[in-house]
Amino acid sequence: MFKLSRRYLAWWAVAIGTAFLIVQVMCDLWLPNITSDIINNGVAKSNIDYIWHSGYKMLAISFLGILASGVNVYFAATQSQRMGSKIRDALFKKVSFLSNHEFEQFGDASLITRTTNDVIQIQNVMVMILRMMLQSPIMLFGASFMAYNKQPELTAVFLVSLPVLALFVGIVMFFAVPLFQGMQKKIDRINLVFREGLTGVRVIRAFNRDKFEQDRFEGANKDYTNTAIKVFTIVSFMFPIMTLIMSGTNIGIIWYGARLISNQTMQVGNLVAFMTYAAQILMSFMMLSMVFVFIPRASASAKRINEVLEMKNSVKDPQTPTALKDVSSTASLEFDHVDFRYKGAEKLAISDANFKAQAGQTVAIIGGTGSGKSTLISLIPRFFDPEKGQVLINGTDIKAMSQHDVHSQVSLAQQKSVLFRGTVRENMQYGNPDATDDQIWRAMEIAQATEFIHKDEDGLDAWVEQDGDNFSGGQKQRLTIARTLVKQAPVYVFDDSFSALDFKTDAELRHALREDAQIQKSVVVIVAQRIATVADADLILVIDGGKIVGQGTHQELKANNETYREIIDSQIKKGDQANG
Ligand SMILES: Nc1ncnc2c1ncn2[C@@H]1O[C@H](COP(=O)(O)OP(=O)(O)OP(=O)(O)O)[C@@H](O)[C@H]1O
Repeated sequence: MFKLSRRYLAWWAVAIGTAFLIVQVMCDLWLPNITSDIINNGVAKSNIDYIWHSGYKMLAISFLGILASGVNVYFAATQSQRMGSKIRDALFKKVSFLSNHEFEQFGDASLITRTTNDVIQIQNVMVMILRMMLQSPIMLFGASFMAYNKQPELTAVFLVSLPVLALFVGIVMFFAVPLFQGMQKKIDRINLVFREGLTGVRVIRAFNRDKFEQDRFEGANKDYTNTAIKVFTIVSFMFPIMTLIMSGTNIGIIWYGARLISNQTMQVGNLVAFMTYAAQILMSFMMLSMVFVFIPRASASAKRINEVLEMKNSVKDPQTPTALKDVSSTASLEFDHVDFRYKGAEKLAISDANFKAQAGQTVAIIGGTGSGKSTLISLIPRFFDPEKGQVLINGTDIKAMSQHDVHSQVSLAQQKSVLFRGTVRENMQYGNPDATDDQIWRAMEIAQATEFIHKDEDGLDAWVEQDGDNFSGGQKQRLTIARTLVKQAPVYVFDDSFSALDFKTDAELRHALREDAQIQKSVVVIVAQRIATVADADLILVIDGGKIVGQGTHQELKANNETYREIIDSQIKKGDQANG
């Protein structure tokens, strides 16, 4: 937590807050002294003027104390909130740049908990630290000093009450701290089950697994709740036992103090002041212990946040990135003997991928499910780095470019359509904020999306719900394709993006892609399962078990490549069965 405070806490503000805190504690320590003075010199001697005079003094000191406390609370609260906000920003920024390898290591549910609940734990404890943890030691030593000054003999009472209190706090910490630390993991679990339940809601219903999922959530929820109840039950014992210890201490002070008063070695006012100092000592001790009970939970949260912030990204920008070339007519994409392996996997997911394509060419990738098509194309925007070999865009190794530049050179439509909440226009301008309505309509025309958007009277202002839930699967795919085309780039990649389109629309879309003057200046990569989708490509890569087992045109592969022929045969058979 120290690391996070060093990075995200404004120390000047903490210093100002602490200065006011010291003023507040001084006032708190001064007040019992005046009380004893009023009793000893005003009440005992019936000196009304003295009582009034001291009363005004008390009022002024109380007012100063309240003011100082207010300023301190303000700084503690605002600084801890600002610190939380900065940590959230840093986490979001870091997560946005994590490569898929690192992202998978945490999982999205845990990343959400770390950005929300873990940060809240830090914020809460930070307020406690900035208030109680700084206040308690000053108060503890100040009150002890004042109490000793008032009546040294009476401090003997603390020799009994403080060890008892320390023992009790030790027992509470021993049981509560491990439970507190485990709570964050249990919240992760709740988030995970909840997320799966939300994203898979239709599957759950269709498979009649509602009860199963409800039980799963209830299990995770109960597990967390039970731990929380256990831990707060333990902590709740602190208050009554603390009151008991405080009352015991007071009885001890009164008993011993009464004897000192009757011996005339102490004045009544000193006894009253001493009792207030005793309460301040015990309260400070208690507050300090409370902070130490809560700090381990926040430390566990800080550790989880630091794990993300300090995660080394396996995909890094070079120290001096190569500048982007002007590629208006020379766009190219090349894989030069590329090997790639997923983290921890024994087998290569891609081995020795080697091909080249120029502007105006379409490369189609075909292969069975799990053959490595998506993996191959995920190397183009540098979502992963190859283990061996190079991926070159316009003749430059993408590892030599900044990731920002690589992303500006590649426009990608992923297998799963992702749309954002907002208007159609906002979605279309996602990769090209300056795109005009004409450009957007042109891209939508190519993507065969105009028909259903025109139908909507709002046109480009039509509303898109979260995840594009108000559009059909095919409509979402067409909008995603259109968005990919609105962002003009030397390399377009379509990962199985045409699968939800019927044959006719698929053919029309590919025809429109080929005819477009702007797209002719780029390399187009299409991943597909259907022979019909790849047949007219300039270069077809047949992929099997992560290897490119054949490359050429449809006619060449049909004549020479066994795997390609098998794919054709299987699709003809399927077609026959469907027709027959
Ligand atoms: N994140 C990952 N971590 C580990 N292995 C993975 C990961 N993603 C994919 N794989 C493995 O890599 C292989 C290739 O997967 P890939 O997604 O590239 O196949 P694909 O040809 O695109 O399949 P499909 O047509 O079904 O989408 C598969 O065996 C898969 O199990």
